[in-house]
Amino acid sequence: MSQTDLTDPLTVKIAPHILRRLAKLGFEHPWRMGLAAVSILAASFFGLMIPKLLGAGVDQASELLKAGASHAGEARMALLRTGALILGAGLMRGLLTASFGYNSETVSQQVGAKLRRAYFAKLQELSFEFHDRIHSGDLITRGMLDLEGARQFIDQGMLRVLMLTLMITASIVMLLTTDFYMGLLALSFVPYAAWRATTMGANFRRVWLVLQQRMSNLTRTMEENLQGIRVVRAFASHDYELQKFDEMATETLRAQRMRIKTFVTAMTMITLAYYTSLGLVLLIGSRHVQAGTMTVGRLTEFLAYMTVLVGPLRMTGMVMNSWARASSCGARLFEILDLEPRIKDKAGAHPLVISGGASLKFDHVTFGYVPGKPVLHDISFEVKPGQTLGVVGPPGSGKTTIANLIPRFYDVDRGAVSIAGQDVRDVTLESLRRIVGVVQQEAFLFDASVTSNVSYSDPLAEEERVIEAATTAHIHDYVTGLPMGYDSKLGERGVSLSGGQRQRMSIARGVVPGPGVMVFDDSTAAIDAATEQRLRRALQAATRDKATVIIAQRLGSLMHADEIIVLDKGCIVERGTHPQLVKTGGMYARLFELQSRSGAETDENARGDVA
Ligand SMILES: Nc1ncnc2c1ncn2[C@@H]1O[C@H](COP(=O)(O)OP(=O)(O)OP(=O)(O)O)[C@@H](O)[C@H]1O
Repeated sequence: MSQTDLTDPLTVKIAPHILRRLAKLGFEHPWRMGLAAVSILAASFFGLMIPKLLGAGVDQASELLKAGASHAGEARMALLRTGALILGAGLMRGLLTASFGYNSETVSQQVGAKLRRAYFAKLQELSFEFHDRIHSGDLITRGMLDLEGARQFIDQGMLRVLMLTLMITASIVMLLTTDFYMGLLALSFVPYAAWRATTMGANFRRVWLVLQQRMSNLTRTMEENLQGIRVVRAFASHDYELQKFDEMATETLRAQRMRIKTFVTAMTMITLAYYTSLGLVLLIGSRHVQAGTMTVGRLTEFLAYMTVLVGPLRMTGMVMNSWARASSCGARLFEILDLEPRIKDKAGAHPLVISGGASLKFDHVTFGYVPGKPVLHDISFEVKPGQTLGVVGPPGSGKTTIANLIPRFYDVDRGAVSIAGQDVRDVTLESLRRIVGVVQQEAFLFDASVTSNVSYSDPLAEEERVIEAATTAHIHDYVTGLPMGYDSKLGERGVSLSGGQRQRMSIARGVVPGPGVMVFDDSTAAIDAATEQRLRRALQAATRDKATVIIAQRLGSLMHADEIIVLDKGCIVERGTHPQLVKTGGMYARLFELQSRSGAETDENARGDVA
């Protein structure tokens, strides 16, 4: 399946192959599965012995009692013996059931762990194009709730079926062989129960699909709300958000009610049919006993077999629920697991090799996020080692898109991007991304220490390198002022950083690996002009041998560049050095004039003017 084939989960067809696939994962643990299967079969066997023992005991005791008072002691002994046997069988059944529970749950947890790892690895592998389209809330629901539903199939849906099949088949055989006509009477509810169970299963599949989708919507709404909590508070949109969440929660509750109703209705009707048959057996059986055509023991045995049937019957509902849930959850999970990332190493890809610095080249590149709608048209430029290219242009002109194509977050539609003369599509992604350092527009920090954040791309980086990177990014003094210095926690629950501090931390992370190509995507917008100037000087020294691309709105950030390209609607409309562009008197010159005249405050106006 390709990444673009991802369908609306509600239209996914449910097929037994999903259950087969889950079962196959369970069979990767043959010993535990075998132990669980043997335990449940043996437990069922002991469970089935109990009615037989009960019937025989009752008959033996009543025979002895009928024979006279002299046999009362023998009758008591017989009853005690039977009682002890029943107790033993019950004990064995309990122990074996515990062994089944332990082993089956262990296998299902092992399957769950394997699926969880595979799912997380797949999310790391899938390209940006996929993450652009699928909401992270939906992906979290699939990785947590759907995975749980699929996992539970191993113990609740698959292994229990063994017990169910044995108990039901054996009870039916026992009932029919004990007394054929009475057996038929006792089993008269079975066709009805089978029909109800089948329709319940089909309904459940639909209900679970709806339910999982609604749970996804809920997670999505909650996640979005938490991410944008500052905007929500700033606009006092609490009521609106609550109403939105309420609607989703009500829809989810409705789907839950649908599930409960389906389950309770079917189970009540099956139980009612069962008790009707039991009543009939009791009525007709007691007449047989009165007429002397059946012993009390036989009737007891008969009724006990019927009660043995109740457990598996109730379990049928659980099993149907588990099958239906695993079908819908498994479908949603495998849908992601089966996706092929669009951006991957091609067969025979070799590691990117750079010797003596890397040059970056865009050769007539055309690219669009949506097929047929290019956002970059015929872009060409070359940045040699030690050189800097500045990219400027109005919002939406395609600056970040250029940055995205260098580490191959997306593939070009036409033309080629190459580093050190090697097409980025021909080299391994790992080597490419190790050599290209990108400081992104959004300064995302992990919930970890300063050191971990700065050395993210090279966790084994020595302390000196981490400090050097932080010094280059002009954040070292701030970090040493924190109570725990480089061990201070950043991210959601850590130290709160200002926008400029976050950006400098993110720059420190970008310069630590010593890449051959550096891309700064508007990464200093939140830093004041004076700090930025000092930062630029430090960065110039740090990126001396590298091909550097600087995307910036503030022209002061890229005036020193060896070449500046001005983008408009995805096309290069001007190019040259700063003095050349100012002299040309075009879009760049107007922007420069505006920014120089109005100082820092004119940034926004300047953007508008260019636009
Ligand atoms: N992931 C995406 N999927 C679809 N279209 C996108 C995506 N990212 C950007 N675009 C579109 O591509 C065009 C170029 O966007 P890009 O982010 O490269 O502009 P930019 O010049 O960096 O803008 P800004 O200065 O606001 O950051 C825009 O029209 C934008 O709407």
